[in-house]
Amino acid sequence: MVIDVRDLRMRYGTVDVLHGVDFTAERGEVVALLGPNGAGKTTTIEILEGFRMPSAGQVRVLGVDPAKGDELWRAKLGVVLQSWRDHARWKVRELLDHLGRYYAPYSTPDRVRPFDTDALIRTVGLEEHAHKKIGKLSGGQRRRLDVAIGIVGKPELLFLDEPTAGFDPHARRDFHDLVHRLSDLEGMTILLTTHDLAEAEKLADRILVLAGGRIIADGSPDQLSRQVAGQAEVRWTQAGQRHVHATDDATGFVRDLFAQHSRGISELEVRRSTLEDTYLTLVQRFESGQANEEEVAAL
Ligand SMILES: Nc1ncnc2c1ncn2[C@@H]1O[C@H](COP(=O)(O)OP(=O)(O)OP(=O)(O)O)[C@@H](O)[C@H]1O
Repeated sequence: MVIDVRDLRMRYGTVDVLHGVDFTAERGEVVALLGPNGAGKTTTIEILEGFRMPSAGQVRVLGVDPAKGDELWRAKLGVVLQSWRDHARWKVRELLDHLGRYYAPYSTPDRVRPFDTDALIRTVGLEEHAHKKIGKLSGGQRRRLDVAIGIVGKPELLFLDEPTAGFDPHARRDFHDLVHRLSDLEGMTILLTTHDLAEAEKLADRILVLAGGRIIADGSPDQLSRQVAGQAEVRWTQAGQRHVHATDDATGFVRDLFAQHSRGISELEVRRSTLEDTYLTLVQRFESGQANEEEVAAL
């Protein structure tokens, strides 16, 4: 188990933000943490990184309590925060080379540290900007550099807080490929937060939804949508008229449809609910007090 969180609680002053958060993540898993603004995602991640002390609960990251993590433990983590503002005068290649040296003593035969600087620059697509000053990078280029800084030490566990904010569609796709490569080839465990549900669906093996200070859903994108929606929408055209029907059994419905009207059916579409539909339903149900423990446990 790379991350093991039990009954995590966090209070700022008199306000309880986390009320008992439980979840785990295994080696090589990509886990997306979703939730409305202010739900406590960054707070959770900061606690796991050892940057913030929790009010209560048990947290183990790579087998260690983050509040007591030493340099060796820290060297196994990669962190991409929501924004960085330092290093404006450094040049891209110089900075990565410099930061990489910190990780060299932690190199092992299984995991050679750091990342080769030029390979890293290619990996994040910054070849053309390698000799630029950081202050001169565009927002998206800066974000790619943030990701490079996060992975320069070949971490076992990578935290990505809204990693693709400000990326153009091309950069976003490249980034998704990168995340898959890091988890598949390097066995990296990745915990990311995002507000982009299509991104979560594409990237994550597992999705956690944080709302009201608790994890209200934990499952694969598929499990989540099956549990919430259950229904699919079938649309078709018959005799020039468009029809829509919601059903739990789309395959059976379509079979019957063709059995009854073997010809004359056109423009058939079966639409399952998207992760966005599922997410909105879950949060809405939770906010209106309908979500219950059994439902969460059933996931
Ligand atoms: N240092 C702090 N002191 C007091 N309250 C804080 C502090 N940091 C965060 N909070 C509050 O805790 C709650 C959770 O904040 P957090 O940044 O963890 O949420 P989030 O889920 O990451 O939000 P977003 O999606 O907007 O980034 C918010 O209500 C926020 O105002």
